[in-house]
Amino acid sequence: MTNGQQDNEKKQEQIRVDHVVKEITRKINYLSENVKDLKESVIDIRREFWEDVTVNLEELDDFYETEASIKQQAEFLSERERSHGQFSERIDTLKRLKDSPYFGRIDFKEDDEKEEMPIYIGLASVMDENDEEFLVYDWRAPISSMYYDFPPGPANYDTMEGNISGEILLKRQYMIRNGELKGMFDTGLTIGDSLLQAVLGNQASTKMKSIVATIQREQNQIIRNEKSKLLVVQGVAGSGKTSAALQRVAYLLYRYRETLTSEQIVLFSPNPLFNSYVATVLPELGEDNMQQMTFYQYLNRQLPKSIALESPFEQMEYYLNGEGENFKTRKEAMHIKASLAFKAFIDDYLDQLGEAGIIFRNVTFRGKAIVKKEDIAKYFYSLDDHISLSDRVEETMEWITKEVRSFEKKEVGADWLRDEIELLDKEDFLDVHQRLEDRQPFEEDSFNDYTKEEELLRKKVLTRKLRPLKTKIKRKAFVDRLKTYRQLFEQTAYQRKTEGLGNAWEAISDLTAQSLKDKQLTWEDATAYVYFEKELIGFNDVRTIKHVFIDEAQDYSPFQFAFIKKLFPVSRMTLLGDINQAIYAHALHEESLLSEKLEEKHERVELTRSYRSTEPIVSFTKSFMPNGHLIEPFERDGSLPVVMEVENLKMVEEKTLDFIEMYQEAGHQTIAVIAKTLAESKELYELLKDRVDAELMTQETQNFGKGVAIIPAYLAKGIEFDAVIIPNASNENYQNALERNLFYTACTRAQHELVLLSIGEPSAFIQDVPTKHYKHYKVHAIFKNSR
Ligand SMILES: Nc1ncnc2c1ncn2[C@@H]1O[C@H](COP(=O)(O)OP(=O)(O)OP(=O)(O)O)[C@@H](O)[C@H]1O
Repeated sequence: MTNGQQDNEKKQEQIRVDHVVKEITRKINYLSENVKDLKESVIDIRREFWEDVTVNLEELDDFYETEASIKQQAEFLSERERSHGQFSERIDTLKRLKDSPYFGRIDFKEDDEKEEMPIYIGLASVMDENDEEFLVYDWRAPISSMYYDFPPGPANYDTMEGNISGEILLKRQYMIRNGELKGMFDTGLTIGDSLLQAVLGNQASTKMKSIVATIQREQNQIIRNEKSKLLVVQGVAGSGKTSAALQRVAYLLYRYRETLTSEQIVLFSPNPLFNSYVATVLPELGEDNMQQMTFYQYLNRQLPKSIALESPFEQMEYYLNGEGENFKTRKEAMHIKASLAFKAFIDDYLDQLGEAGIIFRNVTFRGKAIVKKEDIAKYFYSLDDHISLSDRVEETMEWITKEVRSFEKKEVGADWLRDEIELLDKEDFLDVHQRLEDRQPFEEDSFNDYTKEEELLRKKVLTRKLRPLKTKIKRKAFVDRLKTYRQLFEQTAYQRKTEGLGNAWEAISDLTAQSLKDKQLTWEDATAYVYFEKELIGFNDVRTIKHVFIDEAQDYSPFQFAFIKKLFPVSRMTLLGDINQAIYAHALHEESLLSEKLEEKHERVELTRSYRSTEPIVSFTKSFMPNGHLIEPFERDGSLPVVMEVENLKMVEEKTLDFIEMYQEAGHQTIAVIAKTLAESKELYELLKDRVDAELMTQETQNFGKGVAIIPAYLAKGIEFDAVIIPNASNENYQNALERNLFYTACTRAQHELVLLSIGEPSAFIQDVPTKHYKHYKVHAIFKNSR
């Protein structure tokens, strides 16, 4: 194409952009008018709600009529409110489209047609003025899939009616900003390296961005997968796993919009910081966010406040600091308790409990056991042992409730109630009085009234006093699950099969029993305990959830995954993770969920291309990972990582400050100092806080802004920064396999710049990297200002 032709073509394209923008503007105006009307109508309905409802409660028929009338009016109101909400959302989407109505186009000629059709693809669909033709197709529409899946040439896509094949004659990408065509490129298979270069070259943001315009073919496989019940994605650091997961949520919400809502999708995320990091992606795509939580948050919510649950980060900190007399035992426990052998051990115990051994509590009221634990046990174990434990607990609960009811009947005459009546509020007396009057308006016998009144008052007090107890019974507090669980670890209690639990089991048992006695639940016990409890008192599985996403799935143990599957029995699952970023103690021993040997039937997708970091950073990080040769960098220039050996902590402080200043001057907005542990992060924070504006990130941190973050590596999971400084990459600090993964996780957070400081000899992992992949400096104390 000559330059003149190109200019002409660009002009034509701009004319089309203008036309589409004009139509979008017309639609926005039209909808805004409607929204205004709807808003007024909602306000009117609310104001006049009771005027338009016929209220008549005298006769039963009238009552029903009134009820129907209220219902009708309420439905009318909520229908209006819903329409108002939908219109507003559509206006928001159109406003986004007005700025950039589409990003891609394919000219597709169907096999039986003579002429090709240009298909323009954008964030959402836009019809022409007569609602006949698509001016823009939603990126999730079936026809749009070809844009991501095929280069120019033969192509096909699936529809409800079957597969449609034909030929793509042109594939084009656009950069449109503020309604102006800034650039366009005709592309082949991969979607615009030049566009991707531009996107990835930008500064990292504190919020993740959507990648619709540049989704790659292999990512599209994840996004549009509809067949598998279990989809497993092993993707190297920065390969777009999280991005693909979020686009997938948006895709599913579109594809199944009649039957699927965002509340029916759950994403388990690695840390609270990550929740806010990804929070804007779906709203940007015009969809609501799915439910999002960390697995720790989920487990913690299941436990009573009296139990102190260790977080995975606290466990990690304990593990990395490697101190304490029981360290070896706990380390072993972390690995054993992650296993399915441990689950089998618990299942076996649960079987035994079917015969005997559950520890019950007295049901106590005012210091007196009104149902004794021995009687509860007797009742429980008199029930048919073919019935599951939880069903028997349920039946026992009903029996206890009856017992309490008969106690209540007798107790109503107790002396203590008289004193309590004295303490009642005036409102309570009035209420009882009113009830008596309603019941017997013409009763003359005032003596009888008086005793009735006292009886009602007594009942009122008693009911109120018994309420907390009844709630506890409903929650099955009469089963002492913590003690029953603890019994499993107390040496004398049971003859147990301990195969598969290793030689250290006795020591592990003692340690576990001790911490349970103190009401401390370690992270390695958390899943097991909640699982045990649910098996015992009832597994309220969650059938409303249709899709579960687990990000950073390599960090979940087989036991945890088995538990999650049991919790969401009807959900489809998408597991995404990276074996190289497995940082929990258990993950090194146990079979990973991402392993090719995963027994479950599943479909597996591998992502090997890394988009986040520049090519020099990827070349550096891949060099010290086993199977690193499988990691492919995306070609994007940048400076070589810097490894700097220094002599002491003071120099770390000075150099960190120098680099921060340099990066800030270069315009980088998010800079992270990524330490190995929280202890190390705190130490650095204390050194730096008066000299630079920096924020210390802990497990409680929910958000991060632009600027300098000091953060332990395990909390930086899933997140990215323009520049990363590793303050102590010494051999002493990063040695074993787990530390290697932690080190890799830390380094791969960098988008543009990476520097590693080391007090003394750098980590052996760095020594594995060919020297051409980094710049190496040794700085001695006397030259401390040079680099
Ligand atoms: N197709 C794409 N187009 C544009 N940017 C992309 C694409 N795929 C990935 N990216 C960018 O690469 C970066 C890494 O993506 P993401 O965080 O989804 O990767 P990840 O595999 O979850 O990483 P990690 O496991 O290291 O946390 C993000 O900035 C994301 O926007």
